[in-house]
Amino acid sequence: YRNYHKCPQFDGPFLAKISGAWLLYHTFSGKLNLHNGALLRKYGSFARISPDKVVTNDPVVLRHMSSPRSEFRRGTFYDAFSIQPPLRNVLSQKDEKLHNSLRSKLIRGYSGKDLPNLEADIDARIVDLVNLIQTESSNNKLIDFSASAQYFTLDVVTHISFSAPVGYLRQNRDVYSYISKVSDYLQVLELGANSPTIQRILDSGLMAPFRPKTTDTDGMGAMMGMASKAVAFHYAPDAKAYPDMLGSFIKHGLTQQEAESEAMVQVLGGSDSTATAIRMIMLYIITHPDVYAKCVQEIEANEHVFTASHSITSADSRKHLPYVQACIKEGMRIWPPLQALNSKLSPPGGETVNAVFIPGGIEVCHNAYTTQRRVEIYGADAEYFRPERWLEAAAEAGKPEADGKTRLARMESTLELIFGSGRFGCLGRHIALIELDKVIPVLLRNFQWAVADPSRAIESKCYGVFVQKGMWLKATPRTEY
Ligand code: HEM
Repeated sequence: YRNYHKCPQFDGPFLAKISGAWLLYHTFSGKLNLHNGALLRKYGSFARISPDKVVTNDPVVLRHMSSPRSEFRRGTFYDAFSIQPPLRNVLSQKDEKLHNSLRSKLIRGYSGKDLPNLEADIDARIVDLVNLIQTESSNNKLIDFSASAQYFTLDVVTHISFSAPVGYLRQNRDVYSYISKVSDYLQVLELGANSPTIQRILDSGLMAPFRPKTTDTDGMGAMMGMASKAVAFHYAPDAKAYPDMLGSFIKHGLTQQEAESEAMVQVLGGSDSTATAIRMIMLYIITHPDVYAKCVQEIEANEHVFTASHSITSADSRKHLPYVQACIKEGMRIWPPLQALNSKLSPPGGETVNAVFIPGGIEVCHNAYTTQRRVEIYGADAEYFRPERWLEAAAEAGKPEADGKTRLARMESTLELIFGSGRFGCLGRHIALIELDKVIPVLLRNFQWAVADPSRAIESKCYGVFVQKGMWLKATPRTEY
């Protein structure tokens, strides 16, 4: 009875109003994003998913909660991301002052301002990726692109973070079994993020022996060991100032212990997310023949912007390949790469946001899946992959609507929400977008792609982060490159 009355004004399944069972069950299924989406389609912009949690897809509410002066705070969701509890990192820190201070030490590294070699480092990993696909696809062999995409993002993130890639692409294998072990762990991570009771158990001393350790020979522990060695190297008394992310963090005052934790946030936050973006953008392009043909045509007409070593600058990609850019945006819109709850806690007295009163002590969660399919923002065909919508909106840029905003501005500010916003927005957004600007055109230019079995294009489960396997593609080198 008490649970039911925590926020009776929000509708939802009866089980969700009286207990956490509904949320737990659907988290476990790996399809919570779709179940939450179905509730929002039924109940409107808010739906109850547990006694003290509601889910929303209202962009105004989402932006408000993360804006600099908002009274909303991080919810229990973030407790799950302390990789070495009780130490808090930027993703799990709930104290506003400490979180702000951490962000200020990290921001120059993440924004690329302290990374003079950022694009060159990504280019070097693109060369590895192209070589891997070339070798693997010889003799008409199929390639598992789900693995290649993640090898690429892991090598990029370890390269720019620690000055050297682990070498996933060159070795063409899951080094430390990191991907397979972390894929298993993601389900537990999401269960803890969505249920404070489970998180308390995971944080208890009882579970300490099962937590990853830097001395492990595989999985997350092995990666933590590698990160810890890289950090020790950077903090050595005679170490020079490295032009990488750790070097930037040191320059801005991060302690060695904080750096170890942040290094793992980079790997966890920066690999699965961007790998999903690469896979899904590619999959949507190559399964839409008209879109695919237009991309190739645009790339061929702009051959001069590619270098001999298969690279293109992010600036050239944005300037010369507007259609490919529209595909990148549309791919991330139709399949937001991260679809976790990212809950924010309402202030004690409650607050009215966009004409909806949210009582105090309620966690408001995000459903990226339906936020990115809102028809009043993206048009009546928002359910479909149609990159042209971005070019049409850009062509209307001179015509603001009733509220003074253009359609393009509204679409872009809504799309940005896939990275969160304001004081909690993704720190790695800039890096992720540069990776996409570069890698998507190069993959389309150098190979001709086909899905091996259209009835099983990819296996995908959503634990906030996607666990994706079995994206078997046929890649035929385009002879001229
Ligand atoms: C397409 C790729 C990516 C997507 C869609 C994405 C999305 C997100 C989202 C939704 C959040 C949480 C926002 C919130 O709490 O409200 C976040 C936070 C974060 N992301 Fe990303 N991300 C991506 C790539 C990256 C990369 C490549 C890195 C690192 C190199 C990274 C590092 C981080 C960090 C450090 C945070 C925590 C920020 C904070 O707590 O203040 N992300 N990201």
